[in-house]
Amino acid sequence: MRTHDMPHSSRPRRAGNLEGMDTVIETADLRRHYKGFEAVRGIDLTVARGELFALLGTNGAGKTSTLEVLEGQATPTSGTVRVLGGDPYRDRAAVRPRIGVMLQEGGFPTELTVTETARMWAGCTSGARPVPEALELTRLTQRRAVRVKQLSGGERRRLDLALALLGRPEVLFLDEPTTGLDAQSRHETWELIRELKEQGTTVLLTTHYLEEAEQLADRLAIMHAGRIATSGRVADVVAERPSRMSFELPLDYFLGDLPPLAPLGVTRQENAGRTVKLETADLQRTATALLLWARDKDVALSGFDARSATLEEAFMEIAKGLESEGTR
Ligand SMILES: Nc1ncnc2c1ncn2[C@@H]1O[C@H](COP(=O)(O)OP(=O)(O)OP(=O)(O)O)[C@@H](O)[C@H]1O
Repeated sequence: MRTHDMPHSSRPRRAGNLEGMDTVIETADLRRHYKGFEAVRGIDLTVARGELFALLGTNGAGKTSTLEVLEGQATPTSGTVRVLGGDPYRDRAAVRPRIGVMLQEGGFPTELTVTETARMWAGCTSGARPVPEALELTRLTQRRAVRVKQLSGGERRRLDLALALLGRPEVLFLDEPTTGLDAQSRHETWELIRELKEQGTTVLLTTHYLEEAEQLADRLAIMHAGRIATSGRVADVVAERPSRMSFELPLDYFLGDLPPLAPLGVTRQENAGRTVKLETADLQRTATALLLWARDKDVALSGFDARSATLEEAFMEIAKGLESEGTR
């Protein structure tokens, strides 16, 4: 089943294999073909112990196809993959007991109750966490006597997560863990994922919720058409995108009266009537110069608004840009 494990704390901490860094997930030029279609087109990933890494991407980008290889459910067509120092497919007997997998669709017998299902899973897991503890962690205690078929979609996702946690995994793979959850359940799941991370669990998750990645991820990668379009810390990915500013030009002033914009990092400018909209690579410098200019002239820049790019904007630009390049 998904996790067969011994208690987390009693396991020796193995070093990863990258120059002193405790790397637990590593791929190099990972590719996966399906009968003539290349779904994953050369992925290089490194995830350190204790990190939370989010894999984002457009529909059909190849996230699940990548995850299945990392989980040892499929072999790559070419390239290498190491999880906890081993090949997750060929060294399954060694790797599998130390990882937890939450699938997109659980697929377990629905006539059983929540507790019966978890007990069945625990029976296949050495050193399993007590079932009540796993149900408490995933806020399913109140629903323990309910048949699985009577659970809501969100409760089933939480049961999937409870089962993945039974083996106290060192590395947890979560494929869209909060899809179908309402806002409150989603926030509760985030809390739980944070707790697991604080306890030292390495987490790799896929998600369509950019806020989820912003809230949880130490680092992320945005996939599109089988490739990683960009990766890094949320702040780094966002910093690659221009910030935006807008304000009203004061009466009796013209655009040409403003300080020269290009040397301030402004890359784009648009005016509609007296409204000025700018894109800048250096928000602080541009904003400071314009506010100092307004103070010197003793005028107000009414409607002044300045903000960094969001992850959503970065995502949309990447998806749009790569589509127009015709990468598929
Ligand atoms: N068994 C298969 N046979 C052929 N093509 C497949 C198979 N499984 C997936 N694909 C294709 O491979 C591509 C990547 O699919 P994958 O499920 O990995 O993407 P994803 O990023 O997880 O997508 P989503 O966000 O929509 O879940 C898609 O174009 C999909 O149609």
